[in-house]
Amino acid sequence: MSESSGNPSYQVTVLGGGSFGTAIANIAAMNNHNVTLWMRSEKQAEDIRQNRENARYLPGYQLHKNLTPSLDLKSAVSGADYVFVAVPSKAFRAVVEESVPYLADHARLISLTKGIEPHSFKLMSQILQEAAPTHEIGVISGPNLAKEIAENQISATVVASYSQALRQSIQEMLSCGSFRVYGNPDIYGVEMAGAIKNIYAIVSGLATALGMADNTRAAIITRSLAEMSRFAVRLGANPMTFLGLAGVGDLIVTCSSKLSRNYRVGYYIGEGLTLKQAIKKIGETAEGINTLRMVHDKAAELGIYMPLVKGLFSIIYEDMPIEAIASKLMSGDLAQDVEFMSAGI
Ligand SMILES: NC(=O)C1=CN([C@@H]2O[C@H](COP(=O)(O)OP(=O)(O)OC[C@H]3O[C@@H](n4cnc5c(N)ncnc54)[C@H](O)[C@@H]3O)[C@@H](O)[C@H]2O)C=CC1
Ligand SMILES: O=C(CO)COP(=O)(O)O
Repeated sequence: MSESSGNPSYQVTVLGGGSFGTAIANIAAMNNHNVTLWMRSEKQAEDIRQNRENARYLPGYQLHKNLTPSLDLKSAVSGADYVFVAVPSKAFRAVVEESVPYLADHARLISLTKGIEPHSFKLMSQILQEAAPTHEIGVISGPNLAKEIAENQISATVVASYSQALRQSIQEMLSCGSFRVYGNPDIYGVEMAGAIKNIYAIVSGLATALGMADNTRAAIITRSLAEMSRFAVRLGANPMTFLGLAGVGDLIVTCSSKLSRNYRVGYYIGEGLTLKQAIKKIGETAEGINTLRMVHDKAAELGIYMPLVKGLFSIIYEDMPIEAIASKLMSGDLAQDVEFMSAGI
């Protein structure tokens, strides 16, 4: 860490040169931190060096001069004060485990990834905890479409950690005129919200392609919130977290925006593409596809009522006709609006 004009300037490393990793790296760089963006693609790294642009994932956005691309994991991680991890969940553990031997003792680790590890059902912070138990860890999650952040559109996010010091330093490190960071100690709730909302973005995209009305959209988003909080609270999250940016905030943006890859997967399926065709057409990470399978199985195991998850699973993985699922959803048992009220929470 060095000090210039009163504000600390940190050595920041971001692992993963996709759209979100690049967008967050650029925010840190604009805020006067010394940022290394580790990526696998030599072509992309050269592109950033020569043209200050990540043409594969964020075409058309100028990257700050404080951001340096790197292909060498060891040199990227050694000496970093903060390491942000922004690779898809399926690669998360491997990348973290490869990095840990090079970490400085004081380095803090922050996940930017919104997914769940297959088979173990672990969240990314739990993987960080296992792989680097002596380091402070945190997660960032919220309504944060990468392209809008790169455009410097006003956005807000949440940093969650048990460590108040970590929360505060990330708030100070990343906040600027276009980006505002809020804190939350409920790391499990924040992270679970970010992972599960991707499922409902697929539902919403699908319904939009089928001509959903505005009333329908409001009903889907609100019932999605009820369903995802029911699930996460049962697994240990604080229900209040779902009222914040990482809960309802992220749900609104991903259920409404064509910039969301998960929403687009649903939209293309609604237009008649197969899942495989939809994924190919997007060509980027859409975590909700795997999360759907995992949450569906976990809900079945624990007996948690999740009609939207069950319906989407039947459409995508069991070839059930969409009309049959919609009619089933409309004829289920009549229920309470806000069930936490009757549960006394
Ligand atoms: N794009 C967005 O708007 C947001 C994305 N996120 C989350 O960030 C995470 C990363 O997503 P994006 O950056 O959007 O994905 P992306 O699809 O744009 O890029 C993924 C990046 O990870 C790299 N990668 C994949 N496997 C790797 C491996 N084994 N080793 C090293 N690098 C590997 C790819 O080369 C690529 O650079 C996801 O969990 C996503 O949900 C979170 C908030 C916003
Ligand atoms: O999480 C996101 C916005 O907050 C990005 O969503 P997608 O991964 O669906 O693009």
